[in-house]
Amino acid sequence: MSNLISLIGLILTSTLLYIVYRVVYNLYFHPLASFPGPLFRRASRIPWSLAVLRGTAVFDAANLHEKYGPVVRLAPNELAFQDPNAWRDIMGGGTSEIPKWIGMYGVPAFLPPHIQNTISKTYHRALRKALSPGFSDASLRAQEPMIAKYIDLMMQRLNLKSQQGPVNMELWYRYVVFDIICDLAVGESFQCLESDGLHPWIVAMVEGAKPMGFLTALNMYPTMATIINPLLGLVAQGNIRLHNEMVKPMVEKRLQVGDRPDLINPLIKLYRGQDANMDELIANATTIIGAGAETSASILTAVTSLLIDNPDKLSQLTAEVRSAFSSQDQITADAVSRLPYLVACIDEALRLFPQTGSPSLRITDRKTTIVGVPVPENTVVGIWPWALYRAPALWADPNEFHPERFLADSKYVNDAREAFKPFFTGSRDCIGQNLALIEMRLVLAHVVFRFDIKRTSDPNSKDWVHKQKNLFIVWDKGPLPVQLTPVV
Ligand code: HEM
Repeated sequence: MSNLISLIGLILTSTLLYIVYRVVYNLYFHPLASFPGPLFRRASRIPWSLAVLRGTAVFDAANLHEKYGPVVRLAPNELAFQDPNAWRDIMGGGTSEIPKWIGMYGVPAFLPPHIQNTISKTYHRALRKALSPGFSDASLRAQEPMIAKYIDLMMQRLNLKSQQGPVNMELWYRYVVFDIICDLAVGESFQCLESDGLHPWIVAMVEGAKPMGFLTALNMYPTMATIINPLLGLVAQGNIRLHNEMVKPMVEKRLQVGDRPDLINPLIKLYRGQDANMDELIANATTIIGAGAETSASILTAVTSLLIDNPDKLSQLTAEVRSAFSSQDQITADAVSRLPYLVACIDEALRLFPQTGSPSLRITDRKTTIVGVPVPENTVVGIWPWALYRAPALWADPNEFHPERFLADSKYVNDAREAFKPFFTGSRDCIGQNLALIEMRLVLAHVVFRFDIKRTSDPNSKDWVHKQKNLFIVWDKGPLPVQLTPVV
């Protein structure tokens, strides 16, 4: 018994000594010891993880930049940069790009890697090369009639729904973008607009993504990651099976069709003749649909919420759209991209609600220099878009909705517009950015062309923007009920 007590005592004392050693090392001897940041953040990664659990990591990073300046030590081995030039130095593109950090992108380790999370440059290059033609201007132009078909259906359904009372635009935006992206990706729609409901696969995907921030935070501790990742693999088997059972039939059905101009076609060609390709095909299809739909739908919800909070700006947008078009069929991708106020409204929503408010964390593989600051090897580095886009030193009235800042208005002439990279930059930037912009501009133009939009008396509609909680890689958002009145 006394031996057991001595052993436990020894283990506890060694653990305590190790913790003290790590804290002292991190504070005084670590290569990043001279960088500013709060004591607890410099001593341990735990406060970083707690911020993720509380859903405040993104906002905390902004507050810490405000207190400590444009370069902050957020965790013992991690620096955050709030400087427009950091995009170039961290994601610059080509060989100068700092690689993605497995601590962030290695989750979930039990699923095959996909275009967004792979840290292999070779695998990424092959996927990106195969997928790029599907996102080219010519390809998007060819898809425009299909996009228009879903937006028309949305307008018809909203026309009907608006006569029955308030409409939750947060849902309707998701319906339309999921229907479009699923059709683009695998050649069939989720039929959300028709059924006025989210396909169970979407619900499973969104719910499944929520714990990812938590898992990612755990994965950032190397010892924990080696134990936890295999365990998670076992625990998640059931969910993976469920997910695959839902997506597999769609992918299999698609495989029967053969050659057709959708986004998954190049992947089918890439994997043709390889055995273990179904899981990778599913992982990539899921990523394209997930990355493409939730992001665009959220920005549409954000811009609608911001516009009804700012009636003068909504009037200006409405006037621009209604004077540019006399019928719905004139609202084309080319035409909406020539409406400066519409384009600026969406840009301003992207600035205020960057869809990955969280950073793309990278890790230096050699000594380097970022915004003129020497950074040692093995340092995790990132730009926190929420913090960068709301920095008082870089933007006038940073927390307010002013599309005018993108229209050369003299009040905003000193804004750091070069800091604004809603789709990031370099070889890992958003492959779907042109599609996203076209789709969001078209949907918003149609909505303001066809309807007068007002707040409902529902208190939920008032503070959509404040209801958001960042779960590190996904946002948790509330509904946006509005009153729509058809005008044409
Ligand atoms: C408002 C809409 C959108 C926003 C704000 C957005 C933003 C982003 C950002 C910031 C990244 C980089 C993420 C990272 O480094 O981890 C990214 C990557 C990606 N996005 Fe988007 N995105 C949007 C729409 C779309 C659409 C419509 C699609 C496709 C249908 C798409 C597909 C992807 C893919 C596949 C990647 C990974 C690219 C790679 O690593 O090569 N996104 N997106």
